[in-house]
Amino acid sequence: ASAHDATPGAVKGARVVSTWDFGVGANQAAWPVLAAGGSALDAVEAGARWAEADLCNSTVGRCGNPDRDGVLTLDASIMDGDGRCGAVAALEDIAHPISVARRVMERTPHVLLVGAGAQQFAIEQGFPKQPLLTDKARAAWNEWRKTSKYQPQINAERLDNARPGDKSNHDTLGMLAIDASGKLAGACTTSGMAWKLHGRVGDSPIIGAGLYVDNEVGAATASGVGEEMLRNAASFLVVELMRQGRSPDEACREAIDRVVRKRPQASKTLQVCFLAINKHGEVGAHALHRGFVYAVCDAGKRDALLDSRSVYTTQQT
Ligand SMILES: NC(=O)C[C@H](N)C(=O)O
Repeated sequence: ASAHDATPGAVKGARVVSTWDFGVGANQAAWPVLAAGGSALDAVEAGARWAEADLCNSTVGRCGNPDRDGVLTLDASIMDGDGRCGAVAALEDIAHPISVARRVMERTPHVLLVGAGAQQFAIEQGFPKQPLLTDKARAAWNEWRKTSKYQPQINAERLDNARPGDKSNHDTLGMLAIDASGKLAGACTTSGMAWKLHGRVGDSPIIGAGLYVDNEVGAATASGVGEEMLRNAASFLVVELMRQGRSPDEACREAIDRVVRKRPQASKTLQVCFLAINKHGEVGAHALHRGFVYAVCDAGKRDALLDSRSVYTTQQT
């Protein structure tokens, strides 16, 4: 059977979407959960774990690039459409921050744990502590130290000629799912901006910035320079725009416009990307600059990779 064969009616309406090209693999890890009639929450955790274990990308999980001081710190959040959420930020030496975030949600009265406290909690919960920095990431850091210039690229790696499917196209994994019962959930996981200041936290573990989910409306997630998402409570903004009647595509576009209006100059050189799904399963995506691709997986098509619309092209910068 091909990957595009229709699957039984039980999973009709279920869909999972993810940021970037590695979203295809993450979706494929999440899909069996949805196909078996499982929850959107279990699906996004499974997908995020796949990305965190993937040794091919330098912006999520164990293969991530470190901060300015050579320390790999991981950020992640998870949320379901009932408003339950959990997150960890600046977590060191724990391979699956998304699962720690879920434990924060399910086993503590809190939403966000950071740094040493997050690690202590993870260890208490049975997550192994292990050095994660790869030789490749250490070599990249040593290379960076020759100039020590902090200058985030539009996308994580060179994208001038990127096309959907190009392996160079890597950033935060943001994942949104709707299950067969119509419930939504989302997950977001990253090693953050490479060479960031030690202690810097991006948007990904901040509920409302990198991720927001509401069963009444829809869900949104973000990738790109996290400071812009934090400034604009951006994923919350996308969901609120959908609440006011915008389609996912329109909501993402309008949130990008908001980012540009706030910082027109900076917007020329920073990438900001949004991906959204509404409660009917309709999907939209928009980015400031070209190169943002997203993956869609449902009963009809398992490995779609689509190019988002962008507001600026890289040539206009
Ligand atoms: N490049 C990324 O998508 C990283 C993430 N949004 C952050 O700012 O930490």
